[in-house]
Amino acid sequence: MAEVLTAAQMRRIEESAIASGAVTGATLMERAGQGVVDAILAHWPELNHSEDAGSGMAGEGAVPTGLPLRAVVLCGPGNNGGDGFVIARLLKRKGWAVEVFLFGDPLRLTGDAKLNYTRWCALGSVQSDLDLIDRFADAGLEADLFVDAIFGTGLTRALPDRLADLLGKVAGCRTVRTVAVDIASGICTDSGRMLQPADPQPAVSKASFDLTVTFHRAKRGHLSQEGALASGHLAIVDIGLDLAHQTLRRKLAVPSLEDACLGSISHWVGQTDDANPAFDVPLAGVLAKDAFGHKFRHGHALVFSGETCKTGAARLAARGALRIGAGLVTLAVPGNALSEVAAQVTAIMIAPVSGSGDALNLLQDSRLNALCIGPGLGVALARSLVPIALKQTRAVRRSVVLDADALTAFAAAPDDLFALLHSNCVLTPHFGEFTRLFPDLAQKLVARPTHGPAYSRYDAVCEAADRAGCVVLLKGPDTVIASPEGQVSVNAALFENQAPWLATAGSGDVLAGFITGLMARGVPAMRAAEMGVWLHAQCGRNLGPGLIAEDLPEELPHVFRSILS
Ligand SMILES: NC(=O)C1=CN([C@@H]2O[C@H](COP(=O)(O)OP(=O)(O)OC[C@H]3O[C@@H](n4cnc5c(N)ncnc54)[C@H](O)[C@@H]3O)[C@@H](O)[C@H]2O)[C@@H](O)CC1
Ligand SMILES: Nc1ncnc2c1ncn2[C@@H]1O[C@H](COP(=O)(O)OP(=O)(O)O)[C@@H](O)[C@H]1O
Ligand SMILES: [K+]
Repeated sequence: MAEVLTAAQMRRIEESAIASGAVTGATLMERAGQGVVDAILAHWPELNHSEDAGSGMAGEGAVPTGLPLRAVVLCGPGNNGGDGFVIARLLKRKGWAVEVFLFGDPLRLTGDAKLNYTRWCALGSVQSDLDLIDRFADAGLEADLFVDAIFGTGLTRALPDRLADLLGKVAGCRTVRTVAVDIASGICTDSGRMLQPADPQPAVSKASFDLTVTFHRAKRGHLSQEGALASGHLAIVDIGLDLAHQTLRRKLAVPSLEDACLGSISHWVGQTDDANPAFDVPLAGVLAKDAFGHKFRHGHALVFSGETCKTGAARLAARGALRIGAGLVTLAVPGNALSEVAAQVTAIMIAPVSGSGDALNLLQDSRLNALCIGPGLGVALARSLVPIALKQTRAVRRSVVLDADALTAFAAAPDDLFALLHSNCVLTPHFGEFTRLFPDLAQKLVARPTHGPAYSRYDAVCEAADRAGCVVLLKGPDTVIASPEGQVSVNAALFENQAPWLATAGSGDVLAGFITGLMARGVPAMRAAEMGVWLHAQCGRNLGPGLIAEDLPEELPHVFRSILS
């Protein structure tokens, strides 16, 4: 899975590359600017022509020839602004008409940003951001391209109101192509949260760019919260930091050097990069069944059903576990729901369970190697069943997925639940359930983010996993998964990967079943959670509008076929 960095990790890699003597900051800035220009031209091929290029409207795609293409570049006071000056120079060299604006005092620019400001000044003028704001008020923004190079990884506090307003207006101006350099200005690189003024007034505008071009690796903020929405299409360009990164990664293997190096690196589920395959337990290997295998070789999942009229969620989970490849799936069904469930299932088996004695007897069967507890179970039943199941399975560390009512049942005493958990358990809360188990962490997540790095979903889920002593998966368009060992990954179902059709009743139950089925197949908890989420989103994308939860398991064969072919 592709690595996802924090601002500090990115800075450390850059500093290490410069300190090694392999590259200078100025060269990195030049490569960054060139990378942005290349990515712009790759994203909008209609801009990819030279001096005789003409002006046109973004919405229409084609660019009439005759007039030069027009770019507006808004630079900030640091190195993100420095990248902006490089971009302005490179576009100008291609024959574009480029206007450059600066937020900040040119006399206070330093280092590579100052160098590139000076180089630009030999080619054109630099106006104040206030000039741009005035022009916007008078005539809107007539340009082919707007480049946001105000703030990048150095953002520590909210944008001044005038810039926030301006970016909101630019983003709303659908005739201009918009590109953010490194990350949309105003977004905290580590959390993806839009930093906000301490004073609640006025409201901060949310700018959404067409394209964000970042360097070396995606950052956490590109894949979570407002940052994921603001980024648009994310392009990652190579600026030659791989050697420095590899050297630091090697040092990461030495625990005593960990703090001095990169610390724990998060991952982007299902994405590859040079160093990492899509999944480190190969998905194709998990899905394949060997020619001589029999059903008991592929695990036996047990899903606990709720009482009559509440059995649908467990049936969805069971179907998900079966479709994802568990050899057998059994539903443990209360007596009053037996006929209801029996009328609905075929390949899934049924075990009558009326009371804790039955549950305990059933759990003696050591072939049942993965349990799913919670979907549609009812809080009262969950409160009695979860301790029985967890106490009985703790010694053997049997895999357990706890979802929905199995989480809500412990709202009054989360520590009672945490005391029963072990590293083969996975909790799959949505934000409401997360709030019930981890109210203090949820509170930090909803607090107004005024300073960077702001408290992030990554931080919250890592703390939760540490506290619970098991894998925690916080659901949402940006699903974050963390293990108690400190691994953290994100599945961003946003922009070209969006799957909003998953926001439908029962889709979370299917996800719990997917993860249970993968664990029955022997996939370790963290990997099962990552794969399950990714496959769930793939099914959602394939199905698109009209999706209902019942469709998700049935889509798996198509997703698998495309992976295995
Ligand atoms: N780290 C790297 O490897 C590279 C970084 N580059 C560029 O450098 C950028 C980072 O540069 P900097 O560290 O100079 O940071 P920025 O350019 O993002 O921010 C500049 C400075 O503005 C101040 N500031 C922060 N928030 C503010 C606010 N709301 N209002 C007013 N001032 C504020 C801070 O003191 C900050 O250091 C990256 O985003 C990227 O664009 C590239 O040139 C190439 C390589
Ligand atoms: N807008 C969205 N984009 C992508 N995935 C989403 C979106 N909204 C919800 N989901 C996913 O759909 C599932 C919903 O689960 P949950 O909230 O538990 O619903 P239910 O209890 O009805 O099953 C989760 O996996 C969540 O990540
Ligand atoms: K920016």
